[in-house]
Amino acid sequence: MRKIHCLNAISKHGTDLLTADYELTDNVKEAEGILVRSASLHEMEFPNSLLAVARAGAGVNNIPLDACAQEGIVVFNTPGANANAVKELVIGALMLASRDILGGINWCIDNAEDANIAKSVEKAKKAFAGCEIRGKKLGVIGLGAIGAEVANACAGLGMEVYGYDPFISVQAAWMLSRDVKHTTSLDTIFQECDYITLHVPALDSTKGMINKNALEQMKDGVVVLNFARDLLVDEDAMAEALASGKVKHYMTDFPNTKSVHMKGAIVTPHIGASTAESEDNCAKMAVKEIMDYIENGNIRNSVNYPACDMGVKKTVARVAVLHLNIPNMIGQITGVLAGGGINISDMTNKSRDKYAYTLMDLESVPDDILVQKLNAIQGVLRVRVL
Ligand SMILES: NC(=O)c1ccc[n+]([C@@H]2O[C@H](COP(=O)([O-])OP(=O)(O)OC[C@H]3O[C@@H](n4cnc5c(N)ncnc54)[C@H](O)[C@@H]3O)[C@@H](O)[C@H]2O)c1
Ligand SMILES: O=C(O)CC[C@@H](O)C(=O)O
Repeated sequence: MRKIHCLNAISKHGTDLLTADYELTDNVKEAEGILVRSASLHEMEFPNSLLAVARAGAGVNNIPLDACAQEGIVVFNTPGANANAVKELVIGALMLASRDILGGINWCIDNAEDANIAKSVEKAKKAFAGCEIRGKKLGVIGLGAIGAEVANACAGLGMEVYGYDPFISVQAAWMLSRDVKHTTSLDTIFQECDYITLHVPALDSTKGMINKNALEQMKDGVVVLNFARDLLVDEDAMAEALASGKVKHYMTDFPNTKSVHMKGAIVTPHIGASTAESEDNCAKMAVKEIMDYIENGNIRNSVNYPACDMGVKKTVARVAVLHLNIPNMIGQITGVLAGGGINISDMTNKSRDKYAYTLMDLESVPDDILVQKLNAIQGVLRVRVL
């Protein structure tokens, strides 16, 4: 029986897809697969049994990707599966930042016992007047699954949308509305936009991208929306910019000891992906990815190994070798199998940065000695016979 450990609550719509060969276990030490949302794996000691981690979500900064790759553990995420949920919350945040909806609601609560509320509201309401987003300039930083949806939706709401993403994928570029203006300059976004929304991953290259210098370039009264990760914003600089009125509102989905005390910050409790639909989508995609990898060795949507798909295993044996991307690996791997008199009927080799993957369909099953020889090749990180 194959064991899967859930580090967070994972939607039953996903775990129900696990076939009779699988069971959920509370004991991570015996797990072949881990399903996780935002729990951190940075301090975890990985058991030898662990083949794959699937993040039911987009951001993978809670997982040590390189350490996993070194141990032959493939990490997956679920691109796009929660994009609509985040887009809808960003639109809600644009409204909250532009109209004093929260102040107005609180006024109604505070005045609930006023018998004349129906009259007094007409005087009081001017305190909660706001502005419209139509015609305002929105800068979208990062045009992946979420950024592209936000950009398109806001263009549809009549905003003048500028998009910045030097690494945009062809697929994401196809998704973009022709109304979204492409800019290659982050400074243009900072200097021109009334609203700026972040949709990039937390990487060394993106951490602190909204810093003092960026904030100083922005228009007075700008609104910054952060539904990506708190690390993208220098929050000391943001607190100062809010206090001075440079930034009107900082809309963030990441409560921390700084953001929750900032005057003018409107903080939500990391609920960007918290809809039933998104949780189901992410869980279903994560479970399918992990099962396809465990059973067939196929890698789809990995963030630390290359994509590789040889379909459903049909031969008597399929061997999967995770290894370093260095010279002469294919020669050595196929040499070991040839030395054992085994014919390879089909094979694929793919690489991604430091790591590579060789998947082979064989006409006979390699014995333990051959598997040991494969494992002994310098640069081989894990061998599996499926
Ligand atoms: N609040 C939430 O609950 C929630 C939910 C989902 C995702 N997220 C966060 O949002 C991020 C984006 O999610 P996604 O699904 O759109 O991911 P994605 O991978 O589809 O898109 C990310 C985009 O950022 C771009 N990018 C990378 N570095 C950049 C840079 N320096 N400048 C501009 N663009 C850059 C990439 O080219 C890519 O197009 C995730 O990494 C995650 O941290 C948060
Ligand atoms: O799992 C969640 O609730 C958060 C997911 C989100 O942060 C992501 O990066 O996909």
